[in-house]
Amino acid sequence: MRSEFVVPTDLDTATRHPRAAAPGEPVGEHNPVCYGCGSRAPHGLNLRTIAGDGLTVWADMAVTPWMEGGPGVIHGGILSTAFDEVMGAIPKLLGANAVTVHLEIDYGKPVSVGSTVRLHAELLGVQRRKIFTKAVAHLGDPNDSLAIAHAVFVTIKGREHFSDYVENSRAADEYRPHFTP
Ligand SMILES: CCCCCCCCCC(=O)SCCNC(=O)CCNC(=O)[C@H](O)C(C)(C)COP(=O)(O)OP(=O)(O)OC[C@H]1O[C@@H](n2cnc3c(N)ncnc32)[C@H](O)[C@@H]1OP(=O)(O)O
Repeated sequence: MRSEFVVPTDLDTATRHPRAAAPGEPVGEHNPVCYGCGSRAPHGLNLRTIAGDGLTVWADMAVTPWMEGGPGVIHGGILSTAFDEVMGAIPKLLGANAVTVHLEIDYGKPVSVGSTVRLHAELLGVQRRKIFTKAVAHLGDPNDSLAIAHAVFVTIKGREHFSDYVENSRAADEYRPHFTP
C-alpha cells in the first residue's frame, strides 16, 4: 500500500518504561470520558488497546452500523480517530504524556460494516519531544492492509497543558483536585 509520509532518517531509539503495561495487558484509558478509549464515553469508540511485544500496541474495533460513511463501509474519520487513539498509546509505553501534532492516513481499501478491524501500531523513533509512530489496519493479515497511518506526538506536561480546559471536562469533578495547586 502506498504512503508518502516521510520518516526522518535520524530518529533515536527509545525504551519501554519499567512501569508500562506488559505485553498482553491493556494500556489503559488516559481519560475515562475520552471519545476514543473512555469506558464512560457512551457515544465513543470504547477502544481497548493492548500492549504488544517491544514498543507496539494493538486494538480490535468492530465496525458497527453507526460508523457508516459510504454505503456499507466505515467513515474515514472514524478510522482516523481509531488510528489516533491506538498510536496515542505508544507514548504511554514510553512513560510519556503526549498529544498528536500530526496525523496522516492512507486509505487503501474500503472497510466493510460488520467487519472487525485490527489496528496495530509501532514506535518508529523519537526526536527531542517528538514521538513518531506508524499503524496498520487489517482484517487478520498485517501484510494485507486496509489503511496505513503515521502520527507525530509531542510530549507535554499534562497539568500545564490541560489546566485552562479541564473545567469543560465531563469528569471535571474528578480532575479538579489534581489540577488545584
Ligand atoms: C495526558 C495525556 C493525554 C493524551 C491524550 C491523547 C488523546 C488522543 C490523541 C489526541 O487526539 S490529542 C488532541 C489533538 N492534539 C492537540 O490538541 C495538540 C495541539 N497542539 C499543541 O497544543 C501544541 O502544538 C503542543 C503543546 C503539542 C506543542 O507546542 P509547544 O509550543 O510545546 O512545542 P513546539 O511548537 O516547540 O513543538 C515541539 C516540537 O514538535 C514539532 N511540531 C509541532 N507541531 C508539529 C506538527 N504539526 N508536525 C510535526 N512536528 C510538529 C516542533 O517542530 C518541535 O520540534 P523540534 O523539537 O524538532 O523543534
